[in-house]
Amino acid sequence: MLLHFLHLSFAYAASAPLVLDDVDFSISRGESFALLGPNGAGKTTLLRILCGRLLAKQGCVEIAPPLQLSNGLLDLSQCGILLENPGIYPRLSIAEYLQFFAAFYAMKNSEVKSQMTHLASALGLVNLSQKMGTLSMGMRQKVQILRALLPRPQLLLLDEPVANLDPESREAVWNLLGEWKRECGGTLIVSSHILSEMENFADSFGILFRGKLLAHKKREELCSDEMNVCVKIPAGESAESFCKKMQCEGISPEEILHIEKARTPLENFYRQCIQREKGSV
Ligand SMILES: Nc1ncnc2c1ncn2[C@@H]1O[C@H](COP(=O)(O)OP(=O)(O)OP(=O)(O)O)[C@@H](O)[C@H]1O
Repeated sequence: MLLHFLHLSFAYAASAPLVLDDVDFSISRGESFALLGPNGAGKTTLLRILCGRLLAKQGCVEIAPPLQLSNGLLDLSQCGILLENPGIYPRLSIAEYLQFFAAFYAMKNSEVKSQMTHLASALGLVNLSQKMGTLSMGMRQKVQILRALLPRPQLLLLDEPVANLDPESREAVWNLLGEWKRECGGTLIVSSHILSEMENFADSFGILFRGKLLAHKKREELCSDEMNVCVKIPAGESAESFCKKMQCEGISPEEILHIEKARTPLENFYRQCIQREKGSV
């Protein structure tokens, strides 16, 4: 086990309600773990605690030795982190900004340059002398992804890394992360609301809801049996009357256009978990 979140609870103030409530799960070395959950579920808070920015009220995070400092905290020099909206230095160029952050890691200049060129080209950042203050939101996000990947970290923590990106750029990010996984064998914790992309990329999924971890599943444990049936409605007939007819008389095979999975297994699992929990509150 690389990381064990051990009965973790947290509140932002002594009298405030729990934002994390007895969260307990583990992540193995090399695992790509997707942290899922609706807005305000506690995902960012969990990552803040892992990074040592917040202190748990109860419980702790056990970190295995390769990533653990002597004081028990996470060794950030081995991590790439994209969390919150990092401040930008508007007058620095992209290259200067990245070199500034690269100085926190033991990287040779030549390594910084080659990594920077490779990652920037993969993400379509063509002009590294452009000033940070003049970048679009998506471009800023790409620079932050580049910053996190630059040191070839052992652990990547990415909080909604593709939130502002167009579909092609998102694909480029997932490809780069795949490349990083193959080359560095690193561990990833990523939060995102785009379930279809998470399903393609992650090995395991945790669902947080109102501070509670509802489930933690491996990809191979997901299954979905719900189906949609798409039918051909005869010309001149309304959908409503056709449905009524179907209910009374059934449906003949030639009227079926095709049958498809209603939702992907992850979407299904996610909705079931949330609905079940909402129903029990
Ligand atoms: N600095 C803070 N002070 C007080 N409460 C906070 C603070 N940051 C977050 N919270 C509260 O903690 C809860 C969890 O927030 P958090 O940012 O961890 O959720 P999230 O799952 O990351 O949400 P999102 O998907 O919207 O990013 C929310 O109710 C939020 O209002």
